[in-house]
Amino acid sequence: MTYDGLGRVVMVIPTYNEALNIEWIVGRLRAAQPGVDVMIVDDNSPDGTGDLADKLALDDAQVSVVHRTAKDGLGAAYLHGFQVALDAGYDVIGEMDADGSHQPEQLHRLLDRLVTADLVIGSRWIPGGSVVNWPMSRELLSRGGNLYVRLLLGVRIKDATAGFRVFRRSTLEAISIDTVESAGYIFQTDMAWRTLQAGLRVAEVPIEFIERERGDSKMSGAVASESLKMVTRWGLRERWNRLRARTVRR
Ligand SMILES: Nc1nc2c(ncn2[C@@H]2O[C@H](COP(=O)(O)OP(=O)(O)O[C@H]3O[C@H](CO)[C@@H](O)[C@H](O)[C@@H]3O)[C@@H](O)[C@H]2O)c(=O)[nH]1
Repeated sequence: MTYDGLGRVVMVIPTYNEALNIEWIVGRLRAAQPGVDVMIVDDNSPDGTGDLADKLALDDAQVSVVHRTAKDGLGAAYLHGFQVALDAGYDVIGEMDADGSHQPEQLHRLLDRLVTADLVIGSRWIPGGSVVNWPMSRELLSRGGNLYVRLLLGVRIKDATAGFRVFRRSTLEAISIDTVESAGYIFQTDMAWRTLQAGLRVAEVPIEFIERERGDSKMSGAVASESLKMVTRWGLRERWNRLRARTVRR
C-alpha cells in the first residue's frame, strides 16, 4: 500500500516490554493510516511482546516483526529495522514509540511535510507542539538536552532528540546507516545531525507528545550521560575540523 505522492511507507516501532501497549498502538496506527505498513522490532522482551507482535502479523499482512536476541538499545533496534525496510524496498521509513507518546492520528502531519523535505521530525518544542503529563524533571532534561545540541553542534533543530520521524529512503542511503554507531537514545540526535551534514532538508512539524500511561520508560541516567558525552565529542570534533581547515587555507 502507498501514501499519496510518497510511495510505500513503513513505520518502525521498537519494543522492549510493551505487552500492555503493542496491540493498542498498532490498531490505532492501522486505523489512522491504512496505507502505511508497520514493522515491530522486538528485543526478545521477557513480557511476551514478541509473541503478541507475531499474532498481529499473522492477522494483518501489513504488519511484520523483526525479532532480536537481546536488549541492545533503541538505536541498534532502529538501525536493524531500517536495513530490513531498505532491503524490502520502502520509499519512506518512519519511527515511533510503542507506548502512545506519539499519536498515530498525527502521522499525516509528518508525511504531508515530507513531500518537500528529506527528514521530518514531530517536534514538541516548536510553536504548536506540546508535552502532556511529563514531570518537570523530564521536561528540563529534554529542553536542556536540545539547547546543548543547538549550542554545541550549531544546528537550528528545536527537537533533535525526538523519536517521531519520517525519512525518505534516499536520506537513509545518503547517510550510510551502516556507519552509525550510537546505540542508545542519542541515535535520534546522531541521525538528525548526519542528515544536516549531508546537506539534506530537515523539517519540524508540531506534535502533542503524551507521556505513557502503561509500562515503563527505558530512559536512564546511563542513557542521558551517553548522550551528553557523544554531543560534546561531536561538537569538539567539528570545531577542531573547522579550525584545521582555516589554518590549512592560510
Ligand atoms: N527494541 C528495543 N526497543 C527499545 C529499547 N529501548 C527502548 N525501546 C523502545 O523504544 C520506545 C521508546 O522508549 P521509551 O523508554 O518509552 O522512551 P521515552 O522515555 O518515552 O523517550 C522518549 O523521549 C526520548 C527523548 O526525547 C526519545 O528519544 C524517544 O524516542 C521517546 O520519544 C518504546 O517503544 C520502547 O519499548 C531497546 O533497547 N530495544
